[in-house]
Amino acid sequence: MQIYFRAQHFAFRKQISFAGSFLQPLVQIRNSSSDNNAEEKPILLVGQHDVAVIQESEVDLASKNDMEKIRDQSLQYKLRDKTRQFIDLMYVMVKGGAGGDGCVAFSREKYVSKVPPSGGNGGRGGNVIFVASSNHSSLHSISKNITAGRGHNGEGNMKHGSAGKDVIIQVPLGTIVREVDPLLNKRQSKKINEDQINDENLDEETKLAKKRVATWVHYPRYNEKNPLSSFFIEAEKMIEQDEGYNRVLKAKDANNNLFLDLSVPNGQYIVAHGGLGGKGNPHFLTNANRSPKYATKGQEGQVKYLELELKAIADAGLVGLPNAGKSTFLTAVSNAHPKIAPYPFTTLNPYIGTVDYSDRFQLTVADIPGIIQGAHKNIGLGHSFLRHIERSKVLVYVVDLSGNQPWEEWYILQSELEKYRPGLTKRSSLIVANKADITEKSKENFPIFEAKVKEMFKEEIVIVPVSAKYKKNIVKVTTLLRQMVEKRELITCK
Ligand SMILES: Nc1nc2c(ncn2[C@@H]2O[C@H](COP(=O)(O)OP(=O)(O)OP(=O)(O)O)[C@@H](O)[C@H]2O)c(=O)[nH]1
Ligand SMILES: [Mg+2]
Repeated sequence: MQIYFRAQHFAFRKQISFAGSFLQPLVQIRNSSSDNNAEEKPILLVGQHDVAVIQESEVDLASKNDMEKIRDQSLQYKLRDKTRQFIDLMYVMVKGGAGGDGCVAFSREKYVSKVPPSGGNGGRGGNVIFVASSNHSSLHSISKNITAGRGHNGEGNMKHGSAGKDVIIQVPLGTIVREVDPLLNKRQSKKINEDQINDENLDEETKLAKKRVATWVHYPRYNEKNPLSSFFIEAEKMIEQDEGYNRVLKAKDANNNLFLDLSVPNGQYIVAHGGLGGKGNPHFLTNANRSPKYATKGQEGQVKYLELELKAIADAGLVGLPNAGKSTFLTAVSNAHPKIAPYPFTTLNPYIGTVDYSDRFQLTVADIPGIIQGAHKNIGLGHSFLRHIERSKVLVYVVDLSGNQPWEEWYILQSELEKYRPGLTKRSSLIVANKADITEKSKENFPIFEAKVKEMFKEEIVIVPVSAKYKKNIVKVTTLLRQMVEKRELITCK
């Protein structure tokens, strides 16, 4: 079947013939079309779902260039780095759901003049819960404003409102959550909040009026009557006592800023509690007052401003200058496939690979973008991604042995690490002298480098010549890594 149509979306507007079904294998198309007519070499455009074959004989030179461009763009789109949305630091506002309001109602019965109050309580607001997830490696999917569901209002016939929906957010394992001060330009809630009530410029009467509006639900047409009754004043005192207890809890909460380290897989933490539901009018039933015509509103949920900082948890972290071969090394030792290319700053986001041993032991290795001299002054890509190796038990310096003075590279790395976090270089370390297959320079450099390392650190730091590209001497490094990680585990267990 051949369908002809004018391709409106191509700049060069050509007639395109679709060969057979949309999902016909490429090879088949190539073979059949080249068999039929040797001069008509098909050009393949690989889109999202379809394969279009354009007869080359119809294409002039100018449009050929256009087509090349489009094909490039199409492939670029497909091959675009999926991890481009990587985010490791962000600020979010989390808000627990407000509680539902209590209800003022009376159960009606035929021939009964005095009916009991039957308003249900409001449901509590939902909580915002963070779950540490090992399936997520970036914060980009987390929204900036997270609000849990509101509790439902109580209803007549003693129907209590249901609780608001909890919002469960999957946060990457290794994220540190810190409570921060609210942003200055935050939008004010339309509801009357405590600050507005306790405003010093207001006189006592206005404060009281505002507070009443924020707290009470009245029976229809009783808004003005209720505050005049002595029963209402008593009910107000009752609520005041309850609030006193809440206030102590709130003050305690305000002094203890939230700090969480989500380092346990599937660990769950409530970061913002929902507000309590309001009380229905049966709550205010007393011996003297048999028909209270008021109930309370639900409380607002907690509002917190949080900083989320993702610090990847890996057993070993690779540090090196751009182009030293960190990604190649990670590919050689683990199951990861980071991008490798002969230009600096190929790696833009951290990658974590898992090294598998024959006895099923596993350890994780983190590859981060290259750092250069002055990274602490934000030169190059800066040094903020050092946060991803900050938690590693072992530091692996990857140095290009075929360079002019590889030890200089190592000095730079050490000084940048120290500037990022003093004492970081004291961590157990290993030097991978990479590109040892480029023999002329490497043979010359290695003994000098080794001597310099020994001079500075005696036996503490081992230097291993390696060719990551040709996978030479890799087993020695992985064995050493395992020993160091296991030893380190013992130290931390004490
Ligand atoms: N000859 C040789 N070339 C290597 C070796 N290891 C890496 N290379 C080459 O060095 C270049 C850079 O390698 P990458 O692994 O991308 O380097 P990187 O340190 O990850 O670089 P950035 O991500 O930019 O920081 C690539 O062209 C690799 O093929 C090696 O052992 N021998
Ligand atoms: Mg890289």
